Amino acid sequence: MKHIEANNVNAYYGENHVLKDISLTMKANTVTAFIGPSGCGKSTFLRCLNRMNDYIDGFRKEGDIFIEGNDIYDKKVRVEELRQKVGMVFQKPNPFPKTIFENVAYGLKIQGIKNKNILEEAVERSLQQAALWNEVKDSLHKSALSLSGGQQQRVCIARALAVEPSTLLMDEPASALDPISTAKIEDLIAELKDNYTIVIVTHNMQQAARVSDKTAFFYMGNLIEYDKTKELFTNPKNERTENYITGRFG
Ligand SMILES: Nc1ncnc2c1ncn2[C@@H]1O[C@H](COP(=O)(O)OP(=O)(O)OP(=O)(O)O)[C@@H](O)[C@H]1O
Repeated sequence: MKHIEANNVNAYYGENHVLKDISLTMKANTVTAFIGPSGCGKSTFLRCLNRMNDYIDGFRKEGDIFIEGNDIYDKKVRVEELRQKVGMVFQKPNPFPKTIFENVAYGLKIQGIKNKNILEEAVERSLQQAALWNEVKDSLHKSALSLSGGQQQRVCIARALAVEPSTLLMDEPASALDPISTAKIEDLIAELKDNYTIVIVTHNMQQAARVSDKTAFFYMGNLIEYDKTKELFTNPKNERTENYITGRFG
């Protein structure tokens, strides 16, 4: 079943036409990687999937995007609710200057949940899912900013998971991390896929090959090739894909 469906998506920043007629579908419980050279539109497309571009001056989008069958740009959609369903993790870990507990409980408190037991259960579940619980269970009331970069990123993943999204968007989630933390995030992605549909932007082609089921190669706002990851990396159909994955440009 299609979890995400984009039909003829075009996007503009002012006069700059940065996404050109992008159509693709993603199945539930899969990991899709977006690759391509800097400025090709990967992040813009990712941000279209939870309407993060809505408030950028001069930004305009055409075409439709459906997630779980719902038109996410429909007038009736409440963007805050959409962003709970479609969580996002950014390149640089961005925990709030609050305790680990408060970071993870944040979205639930915004929803008005005050019950201590419910919050405690959700925080533990989310930290377990983010593979951080064992490291922080005795220091939940310490500042999240006292953690390492890799741990902070997993706090951010736990914060996104706490509100029970169906979809997780990750914009270069490991690019600011050391190799050990990167490996942890990659292992985590493989585990999370059982419960979530994941889209990841990465500059690291080995990472795309390791973590994703399907890969989309973008170039100058066009979706050049979209295929099973193994196929795209071993048998690219398009010459530009081949040139990019073999490092001839990028
Ligand atoms: N907030 C913005 N305002 C104006 N133009 C933008 C904005 N964000 C991105 N752009 C432009 O849109 C185009 C696509 O950028 P985007 O960030 O989506 O590419 P990308 O493939 O994710 O690049 P990178 O790998 O460097 O992050 C670029 O030409 C960029 O300059």
